[in-house]
Parts: sequence; C-alpha cells; structure tokens
Amino acid sequence: MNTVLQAQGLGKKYGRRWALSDCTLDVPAGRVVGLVGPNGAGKSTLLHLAVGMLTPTSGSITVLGEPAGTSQRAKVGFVAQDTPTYSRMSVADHLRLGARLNPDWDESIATKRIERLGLDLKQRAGRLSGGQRAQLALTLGISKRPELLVLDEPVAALDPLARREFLQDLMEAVAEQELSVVLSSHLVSDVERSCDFLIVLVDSRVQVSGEIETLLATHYRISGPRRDEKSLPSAQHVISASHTDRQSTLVIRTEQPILDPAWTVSRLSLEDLVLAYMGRPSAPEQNNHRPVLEVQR
Ligand SMILES: Nc1ncnc2c1ncn2[C@@H]1O[C@H](COP(=O)(O)OP(=O)(O)OP(=O)(O)O)[C@@H](O)[C@H]1O
Repeated sequence: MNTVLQAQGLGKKYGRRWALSDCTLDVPAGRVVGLVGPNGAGKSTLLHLAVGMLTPTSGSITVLGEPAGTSQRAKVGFVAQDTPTYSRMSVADHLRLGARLNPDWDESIATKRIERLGLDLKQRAGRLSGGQRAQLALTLGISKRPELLVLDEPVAALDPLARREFLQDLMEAVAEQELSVVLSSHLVSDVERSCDFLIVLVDSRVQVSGEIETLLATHYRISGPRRDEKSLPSAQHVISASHTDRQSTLVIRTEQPILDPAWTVSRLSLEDLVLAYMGRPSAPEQNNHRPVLEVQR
C-alpha cells in the first residue's frame, strides 16, 4: 500500500499529560480518509503532528515519505478546526499571501473558486460568515496544489447546507487534482458522503481502518438465543456484544458467509459500525504497534 502518512509509536506530551501516545497507523495514498473517534481520542493532535505544527515527544511520523514538518510542507495543505484566517486581511490579501508562500500556487483555481463562491475580494475575513471563512480556508488549502490535504473538523461550525456545499467543493477538488485527503469529523454522515476510507481512533489507537465499502460488506449485526462469543467460528471476529438472559446481539466482522440458522443477520450502517468500534476498549495490552484488527486476522 502506498502511504501518505505513517505513524509509528507516535506520542505527544503536554507537561505530564499525553495527548497522544503510542499511535501507529498508515494512511493510504489517493484516498479521502475519514478520521473519526470520540472527544479527546487524539485526532487533532495527530493531524497537527502530521502538518508539522507540533513535534513528537516520542515515536515518528512521516508524511509523503519524509519526516513530518520538513521540506514537504509545501505539498501539504491544512485546514484547521477553527478555519483560521486573518480577520483584518481581505480575501484578496489572503490569496496574495497564499501565492507568496506557496511555490505551486495555482492562481486560476483560487480566483475561480472565489468567484464561484461569490466572495467579495475586498471583504475582510473577519466580516465573512463562518461558512465563507471555511470556504476561504479550503480555497487556500486547495490552491497551493498540495499532494495531501489535511482537514481537522472543517465543517463542525457550519449549518447543514454550508456543510454540504463545503464537502461538495472538496469532492470536486479531489476529482480535479490528484490529491489525498485526511479529514477528521464527528459527523459520520459527512464521512459517508465524502470519504472512501475510514480510520477509527480511540485513545490514540486505531480500532479499525479500511475501505468503507469493504468494511460495510464484512460487518454484520447478528442476534439469536444467548450464546457465549467464544463458541463462534474463528472467522467471525466479535467487535461488540450485548446479552440479555435469553438473547445475544453481536457485531461481528467476517469475510465468510454466516451459515448458522439460529442467527438473525442484518447489515450495519456506517454509524453503527463506528459506534461498535468506539465502544471497544482501546487494548493497551496489545503493545505491538499494529491496529487491533490486523492482529486478529
Ligand atoms: N495544548 C494542550 N495542552 C494540554 N492538553 C492537550 C492540549 N491539546 C490537547 N490536549 C489533550 O490531549 C487529548 C487529545 O486531544 P485532541 O484535541 O487531540 O483530541 P481530539 O480527538 O481531536 O478531540 P475532539 O474530537 O474533542 O476535537 C485530550 O485529552 C486533550 O485534553
């Protein structure tokens, strides 16, 4: 697998507190990757390490084959959680700054986007709405023609319509430019709409990572008479389980058909799948630096 981002035993400490610890993951190239996980999982910390805004306390992170934050910075675009713009600078000033700072800046992408969005070049960024600021930040990110675009919850503050437009614009940029994207979000519906690859991060650990289509085709909810999980065939990996006195309901991952007629089998939505993995313990005892599911295979 060609990777755009690779972390190995990566950690970041603030004072005595680890914001991210022993994180190991691979992000494949040419994908739109959705990074999801609960509050405090370490997503923002990971993304800031990836773009070189933070330096690791331990472990390593490489981006486009080089240590994060080195010479590849021009090839990485970043839209941070609070879609940072300079409030006193106009839209045109932002574009000029982008052109000055980025050797591969594409003026025609920038001006076409701003025109299409209907933004006034003379307007100060501080006077734009949250959605317009997010779109300006995305324009800056895209126009530098990055190989990797990193977006940290870029749509969190936007209304549903602005969110949809932002993600549509992102998809268009992905289709037009050869671009890998890593996007963190709490909104699984947005991830489902815009991403083709999913990584679920809990307590710094990758709980699952894979193509969304494949993940949806290999996960099931099964329910039936109460059963000990250990009695399941070895090809059926239990992701989550709940039991009543009489009934068991499990989320399992398997590539094999489920033949046992005692089970009622249904497919999972992406949200159910994410929730099943978010509810798992983060398995700190598996200190072998591989995602949990790769261990189980
Ligand atoms: N500057 C900081 N100083 C101290 N602790 C921090 C700092 N930034 C993050 N942390 C802590 O590190 C942990 C991971 O935070 P991070 O923001 O990376 O999580 P996240 O997965 O992005 O969360 P969210 O989904 O809420 O944005 C949290 O416990 C947070 O409190």
